Amino acid sequence: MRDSCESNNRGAFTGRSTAATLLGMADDSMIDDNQETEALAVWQTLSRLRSARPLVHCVTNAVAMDLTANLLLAAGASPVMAHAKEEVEEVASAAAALCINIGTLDGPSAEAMYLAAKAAVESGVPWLLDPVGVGATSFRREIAERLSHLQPSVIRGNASEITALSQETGGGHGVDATIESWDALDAAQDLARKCGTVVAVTGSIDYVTNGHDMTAIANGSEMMGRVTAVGCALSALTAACLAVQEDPMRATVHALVIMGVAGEFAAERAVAPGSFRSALVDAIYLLDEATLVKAVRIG
Ligand SMILES: Nc1ncnc2c1ncn2[C@@H]1O[C@H](COP(=O)(O)OP(=O)(O)OP(=O)(O)O)[C@@H](O)[C@H]1O
Ligand SMILES: Cc1ncsc1CCO
Ligand SMILES: [Mg+2]
Repeated sequence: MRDSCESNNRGAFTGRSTAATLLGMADDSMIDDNQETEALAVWQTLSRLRSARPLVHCVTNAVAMDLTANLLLAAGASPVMAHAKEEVEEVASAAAALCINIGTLDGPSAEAMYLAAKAAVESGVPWLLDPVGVGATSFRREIAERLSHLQPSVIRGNASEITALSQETGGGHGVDATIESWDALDAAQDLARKCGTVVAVTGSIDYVTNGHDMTAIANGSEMMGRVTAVGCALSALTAACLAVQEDPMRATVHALVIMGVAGEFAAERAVAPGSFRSALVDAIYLLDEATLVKAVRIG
């Protein structure tokens, strides 16, 4: 972890020697030691997830529900999808973490989201906001802004979403990003400071900031952008990590590494997006310490 992110090389973070350059380290052995320490910390979080099986409440979109529930189960968590206003407060208060995703927002689900977020905060349950497509309409923007002021532990989105939420402007192409993640770094830092939260902006390189420190993760595969709701499932996985790792910045970095390394593992085995989706769930289930140590790329 370092105080700020260098502006060069953001798009070319492709190997350990490049990671060393990004970190300003002359010696590759330094980066190798650092990567191994980070990998072991990620492994500890994943192992805790597998043994604790935390209940993760998801108020998420209709597109993402199936992949999200299956990916959480494969990771070791216990997902529950519940969005009726009559029950969300009870479920959120009993959960170990909550994920709120506005992907297929409507009036009743917006009301349920407020109730769930407020109940989580009152019960000390960490929660994550995924502001899907926030730049697309004024309805999404209004709801996402109101939710962002209810003390989420983490806000995770793609570059267009983080920029739109931070700058209160339009942006993006429906729910997909139209800019690169490194173009949203200032917006991510501003948003983190404004909301007093951790912000993750994902894409070909992922960045996590608390408004002061910034960590970059260069794991993942281009295939992840070819299957819908991988980001939504990642948000839920991040909520699951919040249940077993108290530091929200570390929990978020660990979730992004787990997903990124699993994405690389899956891409080696899948032929196209359909099989990649299944391979990704399998990879989350099969992920082991040795694979993490070999593949982690954190700067
Ligand atoms: N080109 C890429 N190279 C490597 N990893 C990628 C790439 N595109 C996306 N990812 C990974 O895919 C995951 C989802 O990130 P992304 O930014 O695509 O989310 P999203 O736009 O919110 O997705 P969705 O809305 O479809 O759920 C992250 O782990 C990210 O690192
Ligand atoms: C495609 C889509 N539309 C609303 S939510 C969603 C899932 C990816 O964000
Ligand atoms: Mg998304």
